[in-house]
Amino acid sequence: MKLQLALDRLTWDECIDVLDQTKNSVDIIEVGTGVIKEYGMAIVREVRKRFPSHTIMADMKTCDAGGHEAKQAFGAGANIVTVMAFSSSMTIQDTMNVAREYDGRVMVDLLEVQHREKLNELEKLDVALVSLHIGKDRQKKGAFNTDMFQLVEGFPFEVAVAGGIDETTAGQAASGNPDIIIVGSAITKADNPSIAAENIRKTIKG
Ligand SMILES: O=C(CO)[C@H](O)[C@H](O)COP(=O)(O)O
Repeated sequence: MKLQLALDRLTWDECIDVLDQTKNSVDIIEVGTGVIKEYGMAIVREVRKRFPSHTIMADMKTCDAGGHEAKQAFGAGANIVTVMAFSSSMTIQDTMNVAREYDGRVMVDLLEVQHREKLNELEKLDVALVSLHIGKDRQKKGAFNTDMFQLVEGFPFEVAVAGGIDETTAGQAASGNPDIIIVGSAITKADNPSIAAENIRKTIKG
């Protein structure tokens, strides 16, 4: 089980600072959507340069022009890009085709997906990795909970989980045995991000 640190709602310097403090505890660095909107691919390139041995996910949240956006992110040094599950199947396929060219991966974000029919469609497209995700706004009504695993039960996908997971709920999230646990604010906004990341790492890896 891998720990992915999501960098959201941070300045460029804050991103680098929190990574310097947490790099030994996290497996995957996520350059968050808002950070990408603020700084573009330049920050993906900077993170790649400073953290050459980490896996980097660019949370592009692509919903159209999949091939073009995937080229931008992989070209800047990302290993994984995200595409939204509600996108056209052609967008998802174009994103996956570019990922193959770069030896990269695609995570399909299941934000707001409620029905397993969508998962059937994704399986037919040969999607390998999905994320069960409670978005920032929806977190006002509750963070990630283990009921969400039902959506992907029985499918062959690798699964990431995200959405308000913190030190107290990481163990619960880990109980569903996902492949990746994504944590953002609970680390980046902690008084001591280094300790928070290490505590979560220990909780999910034992
Ligand atoms: O994709 C995201 C927001 O859209 C975040 O990566 C994800 O929600 C994790 O962050 P947090 O732990 O702060 O919810």
